Amino acid sequence: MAEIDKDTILQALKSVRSEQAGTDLVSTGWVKDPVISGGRVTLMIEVPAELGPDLEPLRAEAERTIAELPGVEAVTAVLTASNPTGATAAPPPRQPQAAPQQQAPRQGGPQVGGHGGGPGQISLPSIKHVVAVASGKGGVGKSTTAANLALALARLGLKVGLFDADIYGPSVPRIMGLHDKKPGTRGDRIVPLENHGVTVMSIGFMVEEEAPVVWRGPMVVGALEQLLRDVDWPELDVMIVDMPPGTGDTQLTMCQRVPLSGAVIVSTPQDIALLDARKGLHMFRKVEVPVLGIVENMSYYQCPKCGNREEVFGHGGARETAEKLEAPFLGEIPLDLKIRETTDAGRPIVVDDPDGAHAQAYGAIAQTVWKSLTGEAAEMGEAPKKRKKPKFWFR
Ligand SMILES: Nc1ncnc2c1ncn2[C@@H]1O[C@H](COP(=O)(O)OP(=O)(O)OP(=O)(O)O)[C@@H](O)[C@H]1O
Repeated sequence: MAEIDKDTILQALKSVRSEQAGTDLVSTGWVKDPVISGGRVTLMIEVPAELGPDLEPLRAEAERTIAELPGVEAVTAVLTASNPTGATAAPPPRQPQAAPQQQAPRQGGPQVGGHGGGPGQISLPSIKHVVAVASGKGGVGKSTTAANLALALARLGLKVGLFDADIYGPSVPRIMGLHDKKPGTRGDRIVPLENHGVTVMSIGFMVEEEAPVVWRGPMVVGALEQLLRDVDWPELDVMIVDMPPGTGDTQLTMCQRVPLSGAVIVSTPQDIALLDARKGLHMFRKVEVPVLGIVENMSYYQCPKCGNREEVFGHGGARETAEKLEAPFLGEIPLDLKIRETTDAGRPIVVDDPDGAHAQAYGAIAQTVWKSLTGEAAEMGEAPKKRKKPKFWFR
C-alpha cells in the first residue's frame, strides 16, 4: 500500500481554495501539521474565530481532497479557532426538551436512562447510557474520577467506554496507560483503543503530544461531535464522558448535543470549588440532564503511616451542598498519594489495588450510578488476581 506523507497532503491541499482568504488553503497558514497514523490522517485547520461558522464547506473539501490520495483509508479534518481575546462564541443552545428522563433523580428514586438522540443530538446507537463527569473548575480530580468510575463500572461486569472530551488538557491517554498509542481504523471509522477492560477514545490520541491544543467556543463542540461520530464504538452498556472543566457555553452546548443519560459532578471540599460545583449542577438542570450525584474528591487526608485522618479542606462540604441542592451524594474519595501515583502512572487505583479501600469506594459510587441509570443492582466482580479466568476484569 502507498505510504502517505505530510508533503503529499500539503501539496494536495494547495488545490483547495478559500473564498474568504482569497488564496489556497496552505497559503492561508491555517493548516497545522497533519497527523498520520497508518492510513488515517487527522488534520487541524486553525481559522480566525469569526470565520469559523462559514468554513464548513472548506473543511469538507479538505477532507475529500485528502481522502482521494493513495494510501489514505480515513481522514478527519477539524476546524479549530485561536482567539487571542479568549472570548468564546458557542452556537445558539438547543431549547431544552421536556422528556421524562430529565428530572433530577434521587437515590433509590426513579430510574433514568436511554441515550437521548433527541433533536440536535448526536446519535450513538450502540451505547445504552452516556454519563458526563464534570466539574465547575479544573484540577479537582475530574479525570481521575472519570477513569476510576469507568473501571469500577467495568468491574460490575458492564461493557464500558471512556470518552475524553477534555479538549483543553486531554489526560485520559496517560491515566489509562495509553499515552504512546494511536487508534487504528476500520474502513473510514476510527477504532478506539482498549486498556484495563475499558474502551477508550481521546482527542489526545489525534494530536501530537507537544502540540498545544488551543480550542475555542464552537470549534470545540464541532471537533468533539465529529470525533464521537467518527469512532466505531462497540456495543457499550455505559460510556463515561470526561467533560472539559467549567460551566461555560462550550460545556453547555456539549451537554445539549451529547445524548446524556445523566451527570456526575466532582468537587473538592473547598468553598470555592463547591460554589463551582453548584454552577455545574445548575448547568445540567438548565438543560434538563439528571444529576446522578456529587463526588467529593480529595475529601480528607489519611496518613499512610499512622492512619491519622486530617480534614484538609474542611471535609463534608459536598455532602451538605448535595443535601441542600437535593442532589444525591455519591461518596468521598480521600487525598492519597497512592491515588495520584497510580493515576499518573497509567494504572488507576481501581486496577492497581482492586481490593483496597479506594477501589471499594469507587465501586460503591459505580453501583449507585448504575442503579440510578437502570434501577438494577450490580455486584462487584472479584479482583483479577483471585480469578483463574477473570470474568469481568480484563475482557
Ligand atoms: N483523590 C486524589 N488523591 C491524590 N491525588 C489526586 C486525587 N484525585 C486527583 N489527584 C491528582 O490531582 C491531579 C489532577 O487530577 P485530574 O487530572 O484528575 O484533575 P482534573 O479535574 O481532571 O483536572 P483538569 O480539569 O485540569 O484536567 C492529578 O495529578 C491526579 O493524580
